[in-house]
Amino acid sequence: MSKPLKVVLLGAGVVGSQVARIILDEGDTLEARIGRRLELVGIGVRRMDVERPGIDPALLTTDLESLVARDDLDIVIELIGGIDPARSLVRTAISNGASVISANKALLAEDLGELSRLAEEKGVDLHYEAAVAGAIPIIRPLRESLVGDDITEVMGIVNGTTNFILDKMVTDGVSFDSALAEAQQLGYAEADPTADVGGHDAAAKAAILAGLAFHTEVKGQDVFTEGITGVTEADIAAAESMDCTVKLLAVAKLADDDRITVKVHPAMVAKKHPLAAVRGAYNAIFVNSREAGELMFLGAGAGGSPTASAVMGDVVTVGRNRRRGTAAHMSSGYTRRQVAPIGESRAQFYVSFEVEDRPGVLAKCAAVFGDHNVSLRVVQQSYLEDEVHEEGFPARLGVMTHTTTESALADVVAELRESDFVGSEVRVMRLEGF
Ligand SMILES: NC(=O)C1=CN([C@@H]2O[C@H](COP(=O)(O)OP(=O)(O)OC[C@H]3O[C@@H](n4cnc5c(N)ncnc54)[C@H](O)[C@@H]3O)[C@@H](O)[C@H]2O)C=CC1
Ligand SMILES: N[C@@H](CC=O)C(=O)O
Ligand code: NA
Repeated sequence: MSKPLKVVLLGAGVVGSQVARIILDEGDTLEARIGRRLELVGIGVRRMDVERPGIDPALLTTDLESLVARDDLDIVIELIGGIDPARSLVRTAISNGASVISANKALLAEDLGELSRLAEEKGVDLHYEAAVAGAIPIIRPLRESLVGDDITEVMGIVNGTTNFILDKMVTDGVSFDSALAEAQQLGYAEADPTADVGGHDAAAKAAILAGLAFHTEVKGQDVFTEGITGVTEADIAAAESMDCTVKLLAVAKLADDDRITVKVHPAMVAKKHPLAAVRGAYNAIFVNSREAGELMFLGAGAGGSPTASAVMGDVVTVGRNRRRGTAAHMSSGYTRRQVAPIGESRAQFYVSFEVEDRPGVLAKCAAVFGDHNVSLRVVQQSYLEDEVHEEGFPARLGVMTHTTTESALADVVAELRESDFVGSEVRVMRLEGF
């Protein structure tokens, strides 16, 4: 009988506990699918005094370094999150000949290129399906299914926590703080939820997606990032008035000059667009490619069990490779495409601001847009009789632009802010689905 594959699990939190459950409960099924039995030989944890039903305490250790230093491991599953010590643990595991599976987008958005090269050099696998959009198969489609095609755009909702919060705020009128607390309780949020609400988790995922889609290396810091902490109830109401809903989007595009733009920001999404209907902690990703056209991937983007599903897919894949004595070498950062400055990225915008209510003001506002070559698509004016507004500025203009560059729009906003006929607050939201 062939020897079992030795597996080490690092982290037994929301995702790790579910992965441990599946490995321990589904041994026969996994063996049938892999062709070798999995033997969980150790679980690295931070605290020993936590109750972990179904897990033999003899498997637990707080000495993760010694666990990954073993030279007889087949698979190390990294589910502790964060950069350090995850980075050195993963490096040690690979260096010692183990294949690695990780859900750690924060680490991968910094080190994917280097870790892939190390894995290739050592002849082991590095898989990370769970790192982007939880249960949704998106890494494998980009790495394998679509690798013969040319992808031009990847766009979608890649953070479950923020989608859950925005959905709760819009549909149930729940406050930001209580929606976030519920997302944490349900296991959707990162250990530090500022990574979610600040957009950094989505930026890490956008970097990974863009790197794979465009065959280059993109790091989290290359991604223009705006989170949802600045989204106000007024923004949500403005979106409703435009028949839109507010979503946190990740957008990566290949431009005509072969550079790419990658950004994460809240956007007003037209309700007729499929992304507007993505509820709760669900994620959805559109991929546009030259031959396949538009593809959409939808499903649970966060949570213990859904994320464990993605991890286990990788475990079976890697297990099969180990059985055959192979590893799939799949890093392809050969294009070395550059990330263009954010100012060159293009979008449609919704700009809203309070104005004086006197003849000629609308024309002056329109001229500010025109002077910067920004074309107007829709202009709404409302009179703020019953609303709180800045003294002397009793009307509100809501302007939807045609597609323009971020830098042109920034120039418009700067000029509006300085104009004496415009109130002090000029709010901007990008638009999608028009
Ligand atoms: N929760 C989710 O929905 C998803 C999480 N992920 C990723 O999966 C990974 C794990 O996430 P969760 O399970 O949600 O986090 P978690 O915070 O519930 O679990 C992490 C566990 O690792 C332990 N840990 C952290 N540092 C450690 C160290 N140095 N030594 C020993 N133990 C340590 C913690 O005590 C905790 O029990 C993260 O990289 C996260 O970004 C990815 C997709 C979805
Ligand atoms: N915190 C993340 C978890 C999955 O990646 C999210 O909310 O999407
Ligand atoms: Na995934």
